[in-house]
Amino acid sequence: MPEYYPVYLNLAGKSCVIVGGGTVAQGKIAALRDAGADIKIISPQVTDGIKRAVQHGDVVWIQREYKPGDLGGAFIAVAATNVWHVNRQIHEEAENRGVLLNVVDDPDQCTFIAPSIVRRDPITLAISTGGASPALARKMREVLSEARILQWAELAGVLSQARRVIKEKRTAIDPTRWQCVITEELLQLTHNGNDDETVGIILSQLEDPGIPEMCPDLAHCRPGGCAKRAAMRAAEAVS
Ligand SMILES: C[C@@]1(CC(=O)O)C2=NC(=C\c3[nH]c(c(CCC(=O)O)c3CC(=O)O)Cc3[nH]c(c(CC(=O)O)c3CCC(=O)O)/C=C3\N/C(=C\2)[C@@H](CCC(=O)O)[C@]3(C)CC(=O)O)/[C@H]1CCC(=O)O
Ligand SMILES: NC(=O)c1ccc[n+]([C@@H]2O[C@H](COP(=O)([O-])OP(=O)(O)OC[C@H]3O[C@@H](n4cnc5c(N)ncnc54)[C@H](O)[C@@H]3O)[C@@H](O)[C@H]2O)c1
Repeated sequence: MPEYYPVYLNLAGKSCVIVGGGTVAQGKIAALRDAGADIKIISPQVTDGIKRAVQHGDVVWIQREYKPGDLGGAFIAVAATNVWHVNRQIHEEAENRGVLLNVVDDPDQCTFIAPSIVRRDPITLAISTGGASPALARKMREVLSEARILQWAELAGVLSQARRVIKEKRTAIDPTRWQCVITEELLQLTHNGNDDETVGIILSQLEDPGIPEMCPDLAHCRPGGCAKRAAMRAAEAVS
């Protein structure tokens, strides 16, 4: 099994060709559509779900069998027929054209595999078993979708705002300092306070060298060295 390199692709406006129109092809549509891909399905027959996606304007259906040349202009493609030698032909064309390819019945022929996805905007968790057990990837998605850890996503907005201010001011912040600030207390604050107030608190905690429980000054705020973080780790070890 290869060691895969996980990435998040920007597919907005990019051409995506799906060959085959069965239930597996249908299952691939939502994530590609949500990423803004321009999806074309080539298949003699398609499921009712794909027909609905065609009616909604999410995909274009070309009703015929695959022929070499169909990946012309594609950035990304999925071989989802149930015919091994057709998927193999698509793989060869993708290799020749340098098109990113997912072959649904043969991980060895894939340049990428699709993960199970948990979303809590703007956070996306992607789970892969490296092809060992897609059923396990689904199970973990279902468990993580209900998990408390997703609450941290609520902090993304205020942290992004604070980060923009820090970038504009060109202030140097030790990465560890961010970890000191991203706490359960801050999470509570996002529930109770307003965003501007919370951003203000984040900025003062990041920049104020006088906060006693934190490092005495930014020069002393070094990865793994923050007093507050060390105390948090100790508390976690006890609980
Ligand atoms: C995550 C997910 C995303 C998606 O499909 O977009 C996905 N498969 C999902 C479900 C699923 N697929 C299968 C089952 C039945 C139980 C089982 O086999 O475990 C279930 C479970 C179910 O449906 O409940 C059967 C299956 N899958 C592959 C083969 C071929 C082979 O292994 O040789 C066969 C045998 C076909 C046969 O025998 O006929 C291959 C792949 N499936 C992958 C992804 C890639 C590896 C992901 C990874 O593990 O890292 C990879 C390599 C290529 C790819 O498709 O990208 C999606 C979960 C969606 C969700 O979250 O609910
Ligand atoms: N990756 C996964 O998660 C996963 C899960 C289950 C099954 N699979 C595998 O995926 C494959 C597809 O499964 P399915 O359930 O969607 O099959 P399916 O039989 O429902 O659909 C196959 C589709 O391919 C089309 N097709 C056949 N020959 C074609 C050609 N020459 N050109 C274009 N289209 C053609 C058919 O018209 C049909 O729409 C199977 O090999 C299956 O073993 C993969």
